Amino acid sequence: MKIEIPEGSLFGTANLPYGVFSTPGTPPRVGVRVGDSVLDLTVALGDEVFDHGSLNPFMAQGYDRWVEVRRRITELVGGDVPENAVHNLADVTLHLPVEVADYVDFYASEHHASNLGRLFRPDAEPLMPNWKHLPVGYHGRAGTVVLSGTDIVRPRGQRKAPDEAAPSFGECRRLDIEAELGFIVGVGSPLGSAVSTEDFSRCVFGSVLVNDWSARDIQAWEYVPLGPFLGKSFATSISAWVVPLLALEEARVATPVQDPEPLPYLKESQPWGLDIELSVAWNGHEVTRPPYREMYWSPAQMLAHMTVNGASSRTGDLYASGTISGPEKNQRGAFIELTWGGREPVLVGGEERTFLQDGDEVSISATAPAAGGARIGFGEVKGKILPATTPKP
Ligand SMILES: O=C(O)/C=C/C(=O)CC(=O)CC(=O)O
Ligand SMILES: [Ca+2]
Ligand SMILES: [Mg+2]
Repeated sequence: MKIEIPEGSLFGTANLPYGVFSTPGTPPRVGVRVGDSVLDLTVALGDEVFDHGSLNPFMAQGYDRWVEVRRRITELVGGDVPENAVHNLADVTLHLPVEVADYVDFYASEHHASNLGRLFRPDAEPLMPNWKHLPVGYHGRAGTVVLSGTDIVRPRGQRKAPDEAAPSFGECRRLDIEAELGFIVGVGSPLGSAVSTEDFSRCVFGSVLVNDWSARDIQAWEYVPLGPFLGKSFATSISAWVVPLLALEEARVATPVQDPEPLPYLKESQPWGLDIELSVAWNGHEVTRPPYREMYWSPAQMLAHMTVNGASSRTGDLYASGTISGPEKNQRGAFIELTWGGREPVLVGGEERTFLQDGDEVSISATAPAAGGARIGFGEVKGKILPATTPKP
């Protein structure tokens, strides 16, 4: 059979993102999204590397295999595909696409870092002195990375507002999002070695959307001096479809000018970012459009920095860019910035909102330019806030 691709689909042959799906009675396995269909790669290519509940075994096969498999899928989709290899997207269940090894979150947007500096540290310079010399980041909690659509239970914790005399325990009162792009390592690097910026394309397999849910009140009290901890570790959502880096070549753009010049290990002949347009919908209403092209540090620089000390990397490592914010107000990728610490509410379908309420749903989507003037999509990363659960006595 021929797979129909609807006119203007963001999932045409320029995209071909990978995911993990199951159908009733069959275990999760690797597929590729084509239009509104899912191509079962175990059946279509007759290769058991795809008969797994994660992309990890395939990603570990390396760059040459990624190129070859993409070429074979492109050929197949252009012609006849065995009927038993094709499923309607509506009939499948999607699963977390990768077994997440380690999770790192960077802080690569100058606009976001400056805004958060102003909000969290009003008496200091917005950017810390190290910020333009290295991509600042922290190690997160890989085990709480969840698939888009997973409900998010409002976290509880210790918090203390600046005007409160003492900390108290209770549910988060300033629950927020962070719209980010995540990069998935396909081929890792051994302990004691470092990945150079030139090695990026052979190491990083693809990209997903990330929502780094953030409890701002817990974060503001706990983060000094070691950085984010429980304010961000309760859940991090990622999109179901991994867009291969090979599909993003048309989206490459130069990063903003980097001044001062980075140290040699962070140099690239031309540091490049991606011209990806994100959109954040709050209860179905678009509230902001963060532009990835504004990110100061490049994905290759982030990976080089993450491994420069000799730390190993592994198949399935996820590193996120950090919140994507542009210079304009309607380009801010977190609600703490969009509402300026809750002081300037935004209208969400006629209602004034600052931070997330129980029952709210947030969906982040994105598109990028592709060959021949087409656009490709990342699908979405969404989640709904459930009320905090009562802790056991
Ligand atoms: O400036 C701070 O103290 C905190 C910043 C963040 O919460 C941002 C973070 O998680 C990294 C990012 O997403 O850019
Ligand atoms: Ca973040
Ligand atoms: Mg998180």
